[in-house]
Amino acid sequence: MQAIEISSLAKSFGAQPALAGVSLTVAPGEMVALIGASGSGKSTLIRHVAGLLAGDRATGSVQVLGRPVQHGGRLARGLRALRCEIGVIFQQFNLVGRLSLLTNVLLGTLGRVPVWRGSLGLFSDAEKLEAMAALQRVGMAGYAGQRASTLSGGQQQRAAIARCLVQRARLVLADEPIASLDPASAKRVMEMLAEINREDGITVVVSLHQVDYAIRYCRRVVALRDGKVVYDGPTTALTRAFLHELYGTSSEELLLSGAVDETEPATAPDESYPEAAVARAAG
Ligand SMILES: Nc1ncnc2c1ncn2[C@@H]1O[C@H](COP(=O)(O)OP(=O)(O)OP(=O)(O)O)[C@@H](O)[C@H]1O
Repeated sequence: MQAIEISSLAKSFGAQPALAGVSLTVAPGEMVALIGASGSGKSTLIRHVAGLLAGDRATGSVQVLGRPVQHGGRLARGLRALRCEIGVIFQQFNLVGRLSLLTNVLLGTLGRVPVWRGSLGLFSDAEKLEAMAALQRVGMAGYAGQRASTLSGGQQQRAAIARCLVQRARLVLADEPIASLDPASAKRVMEMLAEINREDGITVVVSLHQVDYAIRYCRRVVALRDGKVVYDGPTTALTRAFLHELYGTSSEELLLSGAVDETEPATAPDESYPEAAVARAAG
């Protein structure tokens, strides 16, 4: 059973094709970076895998954890149960600002507690303990009672990761989770995603503008251009020439660390990944 299986997925908005026949398989436990220039289809692809968007009619299918998400332009029945196993983290607005951080993280239980109890906010002690433990893991336990709107962008993203843990997600789809963060916050968020991948075996697919973060934290990269997969392979085999082609003239600013060599394959992550990568990132 694969974590994700996408077959010939196509999506057009009006006459504009956003996905043009994407086929892709992600194995359980992988951490995959999705890269590509603005408008290449990264968000659209993530939304299709999450079951938030249906593809064009008569073409394409998506399965997650061996169960159908969509087929031939129709979302599968019973998707709610499967969605509970898929954690989604967006670039922003992951939390309900007027609620406390703890309550936000507890919302991750909603898929498995009775609707009446969840809507009344009646969470059990065991659920609160689980939420606190998740906040502890992301280094946010000290903020549990604080309104989510008062937290920084990086703190909010880490809280969204804690909510995925409480949700007991087996797959996390993160759509540009670090795009609006400063480098230190971005590192912490990527470290947390790498940690839940490594320690909890959660499959992670993360779309990134910044190629150096993909190189640092992910072994495998899928690159999109004009809604098509133009590269799917080890991060170590990415070359600067390819990235220039992928991003056009703006590639310099994407290669902030200069980690990608002109001709040689990129050096990180190495065989001891992800420990070494995380240590490097922390250093
Ligand atoms: N709801 C929508 N309505 C119309 N067009 C859309 C919609 N969503 C996406 N598109 C178009 O589909 C294409 C792919 O967009 P998408 O947001 O998936 O790209 P992306 O790679 O995630 O870009 P970015 O890095 O800027 O977020 C773009 O041409 C975009 O304008």
